[in-house]
Amino acid sequence: MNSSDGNNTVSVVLGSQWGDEGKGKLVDILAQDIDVCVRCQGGNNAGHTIVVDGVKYAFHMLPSGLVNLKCVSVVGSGVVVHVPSFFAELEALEAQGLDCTGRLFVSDRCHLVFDFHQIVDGLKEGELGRGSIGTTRKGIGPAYSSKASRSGIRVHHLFHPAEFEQRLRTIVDARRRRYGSFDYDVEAELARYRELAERLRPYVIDSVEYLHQGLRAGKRILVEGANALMLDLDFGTYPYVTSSNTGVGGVCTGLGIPPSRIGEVIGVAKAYTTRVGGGPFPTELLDETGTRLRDEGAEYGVTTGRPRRCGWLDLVVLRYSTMINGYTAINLTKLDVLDVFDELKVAVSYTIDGKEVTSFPADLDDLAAATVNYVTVPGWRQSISKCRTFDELPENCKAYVRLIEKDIGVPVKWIGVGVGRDEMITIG
Ligand SMILES: Nc1nc2c(ncn2[C@@H]2O[C@H](COP(=O)(O)OP(=O)(O)OP(=O)(O)O)[C@@H](O)[C@H]2O)c(=O)[nH]1
Ligand SMILES: O=P(O)(O)OC[C@H]1O[C@@H](n2cnc3c(O)ncnc32)[C@H](O)[C@@H]1O
Ligand SMILES: N[C@@H](CC(=O)O)C(=O)O
Ligand SMILES: [Mg+2]
Repeated sequence: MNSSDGNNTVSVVLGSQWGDEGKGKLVDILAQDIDVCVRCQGGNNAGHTIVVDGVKYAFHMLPSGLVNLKCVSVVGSGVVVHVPSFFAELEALEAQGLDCTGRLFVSDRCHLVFDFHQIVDGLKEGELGRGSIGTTRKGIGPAYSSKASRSGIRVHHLFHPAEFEQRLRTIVDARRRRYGSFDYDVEAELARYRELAERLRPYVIDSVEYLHQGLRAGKRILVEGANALMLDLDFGTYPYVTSSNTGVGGVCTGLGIPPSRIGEVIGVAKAYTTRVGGGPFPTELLDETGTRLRDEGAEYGVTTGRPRRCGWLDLVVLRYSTMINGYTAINLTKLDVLDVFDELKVAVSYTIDGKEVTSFPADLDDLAAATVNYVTVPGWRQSISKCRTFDELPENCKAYVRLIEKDIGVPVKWIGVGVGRDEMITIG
C-alpha cells in the first residue's frame, strides 16, 4: 500500500454481488491502519452499517472511515452529492459522538443531486410501472443523467451564484418540459443553496490534487466502493442497475487515479446472495429458506428499509465479478448466518437452451430462461460467532470457504462471523 520509492498504491474495497455484502464493516476495520478513506462513486443510495461496541452507525454518502478518529475522509469527484443529506448524515454522526471536524472533505468536481432529481426518480419509476427498477429514489439516476447530458451542476458552481442560478433554472425547466409540472419551488431552492454553499465551503477541496499529494507523501489510502459489481451501469444486470460504475473502473474515473496506482482490490462477498430492488436474481429463494435467510441475516435495506431478496451463493456471479474487478483477496461475510442450515446449495453454472454456461449472460431473457445448477454441501449446525481463527471453524464450514476459494482462484483473507467490528476472522 505505501512504499518509500514513490510507487504508492491505493487499496480498494468493492462489493462483489448486488450490494449490502458488508463493505462498511471491513472498511471500518481497515481504517484503523489507514490515513485517508475515500468514496469514488454512488451517493446516498448506499447504506453501510458499522457496529462498534454495540453502537450502530449508518453511512450513506460519507466514507465509513469516519468512525476512526485518526482517519481523514474524502467524498471523491465521482460521487453525486445531495448537500442537505450530506449535512444530515454528518449531524447524525456527530450526535453519536464522532467528531469529524477538519477530517471530512468533498471534491469540487462532485455533481450535485437536487430535490428535483429525487422527484424525477419517483416519476420515472412511476412511468415504468411493473417494470420499475426499484431505485432508492434518492435521485441518483437522474443526477448521473444530468452529468452525462452535460447539464449537471457541480460543487464548484455553488460558489458562482449567477451561473448556479442560470443552470438550475435551465435544468428544472427542461425536466418540467419532459415530466409536466411538479411541485418544486425554484426560488426557495436558490435561497436554500445560497446558505448551503457557505456551509459547504470549508469542506470543499480539489480531491485529485489532494489524493495525488497524499500518494506522493506515502499516505495510506483506502477506497470504499458502494453498491456492487452486479449493479454496475455497464457490467451489471442492465437496466436493473445503479447509474455509476461500481467496479474497479469507477475507482479510476471517480477519483482521477491511474490504474497503475491501484494495489490491493478486496472483493466483499456475502456467504449467500441478496438483492434489493427489481431485476434478475437466478438463485433467489421464494420459499421458507429465503425467508429464513432474511430473518437470520436481518436482511432489510439500510437506506429504504425494504426487505432484501435472498438466495444461495452464486459462483457464476462471483467468477464474473472476480474477472472484471481482479480481486486480490476476498472478505467472505455473514458466514454465521448459515449456521442454522442442515445443508447448503451453491450455484456453479446455468443451463440456457440446453447448454451449460459458466459465464454470466448479458441478455435478461437468457437469464430468465436459465436453470441453475447447484452443488449441495453439508452445513455445520453450530454457532461460529466466537471463532477468531480459521482453524477454530467446524470442518464443513472450512470446506465451504475452500470451495469458494478454489472456484474463483482468490484467497479468502477475512471471514465475517457477526455484526460487530471484532467479529471477524483474519487469515494470514
Ligand atoms: N451476521 C453478520 N452480519 C454482518 C456481517 N458483516 C456485516 N454484517 C451486517 O450485514 C449488513 C451488511 O449490509 P450493509 O451495511 O448494507 O453492507 P454494505 O456492503 O456496506 O452496503 P452497500 O454499500 O449499501 O452495498 C449490515 O447490517 C452489517 O451490520 C457478518 O459477518 N455477520
Ligand atoms: O441507485 P438507485 O438508482 O437508487 O437504485 C438502482 C438499483 O440499485 C439498487 N441499489 C442502489 N444502492 C444500493 C445499495 O447500496 N445496496 C443494494 N442495492 C442498491 C437499488 O435497490 C436498485 O435496485
Ligand atoms: N443501500 C440500501 C438499499 C436500500 O436500502 O434499499 C441497503 O443497504 O440495502
Ligand atoms: Mg447497504
